[in-house]
Amino acid sequence: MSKPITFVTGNAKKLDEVISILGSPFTRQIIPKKVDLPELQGEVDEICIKKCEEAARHVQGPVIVEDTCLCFNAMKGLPGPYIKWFLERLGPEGLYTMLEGWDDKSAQAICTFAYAANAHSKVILFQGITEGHIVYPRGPRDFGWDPCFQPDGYDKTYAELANTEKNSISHRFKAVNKMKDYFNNDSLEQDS
Ligand SMILES: O=c1nc[nH]c2c1ncn2[C@H]1C[C@H](O)[C@@H](COP(=O)(O)OP(=O)(O)OP(=O)(O)O)O1
Ligand SMILES: [Mg+2]
Repeated sequence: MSKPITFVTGNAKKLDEVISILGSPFTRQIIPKKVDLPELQGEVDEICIKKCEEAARHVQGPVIVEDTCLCFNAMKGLPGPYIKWFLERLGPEGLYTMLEGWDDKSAQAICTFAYAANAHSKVILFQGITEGHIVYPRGPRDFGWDPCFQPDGYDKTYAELANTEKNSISHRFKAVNKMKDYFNNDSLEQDS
């Protein structure tokens, strides 16, 4: 039997989504652990690798972390990994207002998981991207920037979609599925 994996996150909503996307037939047990890890600045892959290395130092055993970006194409990908601080100060309305001067309201939601088998092993990344547009906020306010992100092909924001529907198209869904494939198929020889 493989060891359980600790998911280090300070965000309960993320954890809920990951657990419901993973579903029951997953080969490894996931143990949540709430630690607000320091997040360095830089490109998203580098931020995730460092966040995972930091988490691996906290946890004696296999660990995953996740970092979420919201990238405005008009702003060449900003706020990107810094979205948390923009959201905290400006709220979803303010995110919408940031793009007032631009015709291009398109955006990408990017979810990146980072996994390390232990504190000394190489970090592996799994990324999912969902394309959409930044709109004036609509829908419930219970998760981050969901009210102002409308995925392409839908006339509802993430916040207006049922949880199961968001979880079937989201950036997080796509990343979790890549991670799931890895643990179901490829991981055995690397870290059993
Ligand atoms: O699907 C999502 N829909 C709407 N908002 C979201 C989503 N996923 C993350 N978010 C928010 C949370 C935080 O304001 C920022 C990402 O920052 P991020 O560092 O990845 O999350 P966090 O600090 O809350 O948790 P963690 O302890 O796992 O780093 O975007
Ligand atoms: Mg964070």
